[in-house]
Amino acid sequence: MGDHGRPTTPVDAHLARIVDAVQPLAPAVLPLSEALGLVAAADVVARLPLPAFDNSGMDGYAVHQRDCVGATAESPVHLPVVGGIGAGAAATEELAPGTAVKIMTGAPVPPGATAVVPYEWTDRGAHEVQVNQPPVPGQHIRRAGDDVEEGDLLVSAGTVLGPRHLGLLAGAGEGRVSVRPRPRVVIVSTGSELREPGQPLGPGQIHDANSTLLASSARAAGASAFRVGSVSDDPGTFLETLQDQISRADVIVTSGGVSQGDFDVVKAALKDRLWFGDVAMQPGKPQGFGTVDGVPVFTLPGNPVSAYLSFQLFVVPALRKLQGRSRLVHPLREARCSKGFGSPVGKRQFVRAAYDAGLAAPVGGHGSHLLGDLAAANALIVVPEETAEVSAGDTVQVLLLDEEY
Ligand SMILES: Nc1nc2c(c(=O)[nH]1)N[C@H]1C(S)=C(S)[C@@H](COP(=O)(O)OP(=O)(O)OC[C@H]3O[C@@H](n4cnc5c(N)ncnc54)[C@H](O)[C@@H]3O)O[C@H]1N2
Ligand code: MOO
Repeated sequence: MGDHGRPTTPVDAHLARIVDAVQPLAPAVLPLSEALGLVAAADVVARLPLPAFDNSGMDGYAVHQRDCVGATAESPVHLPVVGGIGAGAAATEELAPGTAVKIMTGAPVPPGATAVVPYEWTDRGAHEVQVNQPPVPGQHIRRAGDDVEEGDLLVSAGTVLGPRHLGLLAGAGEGRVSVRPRPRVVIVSTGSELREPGQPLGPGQIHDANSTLLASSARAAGASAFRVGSVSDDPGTFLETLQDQISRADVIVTSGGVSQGDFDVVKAALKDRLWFGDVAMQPGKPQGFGTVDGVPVFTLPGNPVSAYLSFQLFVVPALRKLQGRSRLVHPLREARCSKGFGSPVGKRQFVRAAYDAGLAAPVGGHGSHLLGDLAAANALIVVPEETAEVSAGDTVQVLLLDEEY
């Protein structure tokens, strides 16, 4: 039971209900330029070998290696230079024994040539070259397929595509890749008191922090975010906005209007379609979740810290599941707590903290309106439900907010 005898849902049970309700998005084939950070939806197998043809690893001369055996500066080998091959040149004629051809790095090695002598081992002659050092067989020839063979696995399904994977796919000739696309997240703030940042305030008005806070959080979690801004505390207007947005959304996130107030617009508009209730956590107690026309809708509390924290704990795992990520929940690390504080038994408490080198220092107060303290924090100390007191020096669990996982 919660503060006022109302039943509360444990944090993990609420998270489980959310994760169960979402499924990975259908794959889409995207250009490589749009695939950074997305998850490969299928194995990609090389259709071409890499390198695609034998080519030179040095600027120098392609030769028959046997022609150069025993070459020294004192007793060099002299070979006539019969031409030049630059990178991008087409395959050339067979190299006759007893001749050399100039060749640039990356240019195709002519048939018959068995080594490349770098410029530094020669007199760089244009018509005749003097070779001062003997190459070993195959020297400076990069063989077709010595990097990747046709049929090799380039990336496996489930790989989070980083710059190196994308570089490999590009090098192997793949212009596009099948991925789980970025979820489209629509963010709506509610509250008649809200004004757009940059606009002057009238009496009792405040600037809308949440839609920027949550849209940025969505982008940081790999989603595309559409910030609708704020709507007033009028259920009809709110429902109209929701209906307008739903066709372009994979997820809808609202903030405000879900607790016990007289104008709790979100709850009033959606009480028959979503679950609303208290989750055993602080901050972030009043929550709502469900689907509307098959689209997951998260109705987060209005206090900015509560909204942000709820987003990290509940929306981010859903966005990760939609993106086909295997790890949904933020890992926790151990840290030493620099300062003691009390914690409500029966609720999981999330304390803003500044974390550095194994030490977590609680930042500011517990109030869930404290945006300044939130910006000063980079971690949350996660205090279990059964803990009433944390003392200075205790080992605590921390969630590092900017950590990639
Ligand atoms: N009688 C009770 N009152 C409240 C309870 C309760 O259990 N009983 N719970 C409190 C808790 S905890 C929270 S969290 C808030 C959640 O309230 P709502 O989700 O209904 O949010 P609002 O009332 O609309 O706003 C709360 C607070 O946050 C400010 N706010 C809202 N939206 C934004 C925004 N986009 N940018 C910046 N600030 C925003 C709003 O002005 C209010 O100050 O309810 C408590 N009350
Ligand atoms: O959920 Mo409220 O989050 O404690 O301010």
